[in-house]
Amino acid sequence: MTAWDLDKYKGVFVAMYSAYNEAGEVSPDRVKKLARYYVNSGVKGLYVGGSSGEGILQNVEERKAVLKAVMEEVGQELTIIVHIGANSTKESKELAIHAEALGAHAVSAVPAIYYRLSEKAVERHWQEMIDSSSLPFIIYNIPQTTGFNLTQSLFKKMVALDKVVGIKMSGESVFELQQFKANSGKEFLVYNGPDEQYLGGRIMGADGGIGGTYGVMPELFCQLETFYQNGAIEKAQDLQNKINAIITKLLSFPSLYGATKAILSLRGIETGSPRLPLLPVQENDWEALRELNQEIESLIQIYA
Ligand SMILES: CC(=O)N[C@H](C=O)[C@@H](O)[C@H](O)[C@H](O)CO
Ligand SMILES: CC(=O)C(=O)O
Repeated sequence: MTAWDLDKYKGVFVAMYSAYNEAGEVSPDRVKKLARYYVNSGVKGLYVGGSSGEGILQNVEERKAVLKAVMEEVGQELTIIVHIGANSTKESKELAIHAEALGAHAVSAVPAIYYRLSEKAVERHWQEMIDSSSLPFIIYNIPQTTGFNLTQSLFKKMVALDKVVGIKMSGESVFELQQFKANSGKEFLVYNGPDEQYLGGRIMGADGGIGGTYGVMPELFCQLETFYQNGAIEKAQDLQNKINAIITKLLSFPSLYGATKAILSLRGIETGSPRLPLLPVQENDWEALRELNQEIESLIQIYA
């Protein structure tokens, strides 16, 4: 029995992109427009300030400003999970306190990066930020980028804490994903990370997904979820294949987020370029981006 109604945390969560003005500063106004864009797409909620949101490229004040704008605009309509992972535990604790004050629905974090940390260090890092608020906590396991691969044994220690209600599993092994579910020993949320295998993650036990490409095609992931729920597996496979062709193209640009933000700008949603070191798109990318946007929009027409 957990203290939270976990149903409101299940489903498709857009990993929201950063939104900057032309000078590259956080723009609360643009954050709000972007958040609003997702409200009628069918998604359950937003994951704010994660990899896609460039949380770790922003300072604490900027991260607070982003969350404030999101909560003001859509906090009553969507479930908001906020990423508070930072290099120092101190910053993460401050963000946890702020998230609770603003009424966010859950906090989440990667291990601290840069230092090669022991399991004990990561455990303490997470524990301190979990203790800093009464919000539920979702572990973010993304070994490809952090270099820290969460073991089942550390996982079992974390999951013993009441406030640990879920994990975002961005490693590509659906077996490990299934093991997190099996080893949780309680009602527990598992989110699929790799968008390319949403269906695989779902079939192996994920309760939904949080993804960095959903933001340019949320309707397609919602439709994929509906196919899965209805047992229409062949249709789901076919749609996942089509989505994967799009993701492959998105990943061929100088950065994924440069490409996704450019696509949104073609739809009139301005969010600026990603922050360096994430590369922006180049002048000669726009033609391909326009074509790709058309391809995505026609798929959305077909499915939505
Ligand atoms: C490694 C990584 O960033 N994984 C993301 C989240 O888990 C995914 O959403 C990817 O961005 C997506 O699957 C594209 O490869
Ligand atoms: C990519 C992703 O899921 C994130 O923004 O954390």
